Amino acid sequence: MEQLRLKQRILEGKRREALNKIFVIKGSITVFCRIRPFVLAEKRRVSEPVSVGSERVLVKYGGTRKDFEFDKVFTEAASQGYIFVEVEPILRSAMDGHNVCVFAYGQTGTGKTFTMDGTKEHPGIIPRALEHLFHEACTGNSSYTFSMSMLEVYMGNLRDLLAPRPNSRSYEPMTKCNLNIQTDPKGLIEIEGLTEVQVSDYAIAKWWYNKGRRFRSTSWTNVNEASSRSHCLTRINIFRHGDASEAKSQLSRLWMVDLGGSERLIKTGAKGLTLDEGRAINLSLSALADVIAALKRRRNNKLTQILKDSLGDGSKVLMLVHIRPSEEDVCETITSLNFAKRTRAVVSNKEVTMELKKQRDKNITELEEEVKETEKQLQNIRDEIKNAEFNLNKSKKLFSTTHSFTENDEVETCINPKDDVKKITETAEECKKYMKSNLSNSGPRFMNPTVASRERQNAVERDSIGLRSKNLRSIVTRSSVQFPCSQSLSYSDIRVKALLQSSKGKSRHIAAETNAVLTERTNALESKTLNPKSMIVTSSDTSLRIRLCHHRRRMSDLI
Ligand SMILES: Nc1ncnc2c1ncn2[C@@H]1O[C@H](COP(=O)(O)OP(=O)(O)OP(=O)(O)O)[C@@H](O)[C@H]1O
Repeated sequence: MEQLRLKQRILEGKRREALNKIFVIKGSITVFCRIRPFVLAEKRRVSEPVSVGSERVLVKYGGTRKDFEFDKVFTEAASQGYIFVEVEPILRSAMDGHNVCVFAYGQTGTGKTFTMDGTKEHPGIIPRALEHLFHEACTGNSSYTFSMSMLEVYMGNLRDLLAPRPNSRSYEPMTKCNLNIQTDPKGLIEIEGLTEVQVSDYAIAKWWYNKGRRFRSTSWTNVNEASSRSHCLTRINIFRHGDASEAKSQLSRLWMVDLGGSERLIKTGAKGLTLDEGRAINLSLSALADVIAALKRRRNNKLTQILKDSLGDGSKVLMLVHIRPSEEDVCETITSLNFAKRTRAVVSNKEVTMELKKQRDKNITELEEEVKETEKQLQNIRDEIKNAEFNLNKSKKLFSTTHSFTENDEVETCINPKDDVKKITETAEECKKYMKSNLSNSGPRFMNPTVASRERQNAVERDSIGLRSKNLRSIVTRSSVQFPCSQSLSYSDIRVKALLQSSKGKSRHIAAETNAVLTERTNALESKTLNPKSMIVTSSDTSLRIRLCHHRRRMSDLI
């Protein structure tokens, strides 16, 4: 097992390294583009301005053609599952200790919430990622713990979406608004007072996630029935506790962000508060654009402040830009694609010569092959470990079955506690009878006392034996359990009798009190000669202790 685990560690290191190299070559920002399909209610135009390839989007606009290149383009037919497969490597990177930010960007109504959150039938990236994290946490050598927070940036303020509410009704005001953002000595961003819940499994994480998203601000607009009026941020803190060789645990952060839609305010028909919300979203989105374009230079904006540690050096960013391929949205489409292109080009230096690009692609393909191959080997090792664990458990079970069989065997011979009490009483009676008959008829006839001698004898005995009569009675009627080390428990002891007879509802006390009486009487009874015919449950072997233990347990089971 140790050898297998060592092999697994080495392979995990190799896979981590290869994956990281891919991100270095690709650049710290990966940009995917998703095209939203037409839904039934929408009129489909005959001529569509957008055509797509696997990595390209071409937009025809006013007699011109604009070409955009991305790391991947998902057509209208792409399923949620298919998209998630492409997101998985960056999640792996978060598990490996990198800060990661996945965010959905685009015009309002283009499907950002659908991609990040999804529906019950078509879950999006966030619920799938939660499931994936817990699944991955079980497969490797390291152990993981997770905590979760959710907040929204609404009209320039932060709202804690997981904060406890005065009551569960959704229209109750939030208890925690406008939280402060601080930077800790290690450069990590801390949001003062933000609720952070420990999530030990997927079901709990999903429960909290559903709770948080219910409280997100949405309104109806001309473009989207349930338009998100804020940026919604889900943060998973990943604590990786390595094996013995890695002394301290490592914290990495995974942010999954559903940004509010950039919008042309006239088109959305927004008024009053909804209009203000739209303005606030546009403002923070343009700040985000600035931040991503020049990672070091930031406007003092809540959204960019929060994401600071996950957009900087060493962190990985995945941006999913969303577009709708209709004629009427062509201006917004070009704006969004321009933003995505600028981001990709500036941050990852992706505008390179054809030759360099070819070399880069070749390297990436080789590394991806290496990751795949290592994954395969890792899977084999995992299977081997599983097999070994299975065999080990089988042996353990076999051992414990054999062991418990012996015990059970003994338990079977053990008397039912109720029978015990009955037998004890019966035995005491028998003993009395036996002693009576034997004591009175133990000598030859001529030695039997006469009436006068009996009276004399009685008078003497009344004085001398009077004081010991209790003891004598107890000896006469005694039936006892003898224990190893000469311990014996007299059932005729009135305390034990009382305990046994009032056993209903008090069995635990019986066990304890019987023990106390037992200890107390041990020395006293040790030296006394016991009648050989008295009922003695004797055992010189150590298993009696087990039996008694069972006996007590079973007494309590009866109640
Ligand atoms: N790929 C898709 N397949 C099917 N339906 C989709 C898809 N993308 C989006 N939709 C549907 O389009 C509508 C708008 O999508 P969604 O609310 O996700 O947009 P959004 O970009 O989040 O908008 P906003 O910025 O206003 O919140 C929803 O009814 C959603 O179910």
